[in-house]
Amino acid sequence: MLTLEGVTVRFGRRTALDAVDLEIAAHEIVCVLGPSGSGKSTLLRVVAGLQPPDAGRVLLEGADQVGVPVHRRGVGLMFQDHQLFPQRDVGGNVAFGLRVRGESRGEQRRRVDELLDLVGLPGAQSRAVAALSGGEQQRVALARALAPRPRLLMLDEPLGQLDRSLRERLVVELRGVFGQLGTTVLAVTHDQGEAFALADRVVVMRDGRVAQTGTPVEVWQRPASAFVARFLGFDNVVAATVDGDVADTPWGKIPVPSASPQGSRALLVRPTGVRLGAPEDGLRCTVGARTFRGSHVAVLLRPSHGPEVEAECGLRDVPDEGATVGVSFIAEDVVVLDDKEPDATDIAKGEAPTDNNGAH
Ligand SMILES: Nc1ncnc2c1ncn2[C@@H]1O[C@H](COP(=O)(O)OP(=O)(O)OP(=O)(O)O)[C@@H](O)[C@H]1O
Repeated sequence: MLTLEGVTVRFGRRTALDAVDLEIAAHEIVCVLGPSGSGKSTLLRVVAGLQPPDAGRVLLEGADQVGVPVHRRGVGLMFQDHQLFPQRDVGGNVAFGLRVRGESRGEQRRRVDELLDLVGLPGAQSRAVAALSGGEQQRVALARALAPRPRLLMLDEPLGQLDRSLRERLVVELRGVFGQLGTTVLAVTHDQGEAFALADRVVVMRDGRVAQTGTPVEVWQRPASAFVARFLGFDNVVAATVDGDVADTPWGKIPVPSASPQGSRALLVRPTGVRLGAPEDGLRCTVGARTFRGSHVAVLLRPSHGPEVEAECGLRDVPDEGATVGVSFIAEDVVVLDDKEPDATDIAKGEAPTDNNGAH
């Protein structure tokens, strides 16, 4: 449905998109994730026609979009600050694209009713936009973007302004709405939780390139690189030497799944694979900070040698801060990454250097 072939965008010496190839099938929901400055918004702007590429092609249903202006691309846009028209009521906002297209008043009314039902705001036509909550405004913005039946809907941080619990609810609703309409969606978000909940497929960007693409489960279970692992919030990434089913790490020898890549590699241990036992069993660690995460507690462990280890503990199994424990590792939660090194860039947990051409 949408194809990007070698799309490159430069701003002076800075390369915002570097030969990006991407394919999106009809009805697919794709979320682009990545640290600040990795090129996510530029990618959307190129597809929308707001930013011409310096090289490469954008094709919609096989047709090259070079020279095709925004309003002729048949794409819907819903951007971060959803910019509803404050002087128009809800109905006027939703009908906007239909009016521009010259649809009859009857058709506009019918479509507005239908969309407000769909986004869970039936009967809100004459309400003032300023009197709506943030979540309601977001729904109106979505209804407005969907009204002209775009062949591709693009969302830039669609739920960025809202608080977490509302976002979590809306993301489920959005997926439902898109599924019902069969909309093809290309969304950009900082928030991995949002991307993983919304997407059929995620695309992780780094410095204007695609670092990994796959279903949320694929990317979560098997990050392609130390960068992706760290971006997903995994901190237990170390250098290792893998020989058969064992890896030599700064924490000592730990088991790895069979058929893992061999030799010098970066290695990820998911916090669920860190098991706590008696001090004499395994790597001796002192219990550091404990962070309550709802369904579990993240426990930071300081080993006698090697970097800190994060463990995930059940709510009833949390050791006291300052206690001494013995740590062992479960092979199924160890991922030997393709990288030779654990990647020493300062990109951790979504924070990136802003200058992607700078030394880092
Ligand atoms: N109009 C512009 N002029 C100059 N540089 C730009 C322009 N737009 C983007 N850039 C640069 O291009 C790179 C990619 O920017 P982009 O906005 O696409 O990143 P992003 O991943 O969407 O970031 P964020 O998550 O912070 O919105 C950045 O280094 C940015 O500074």
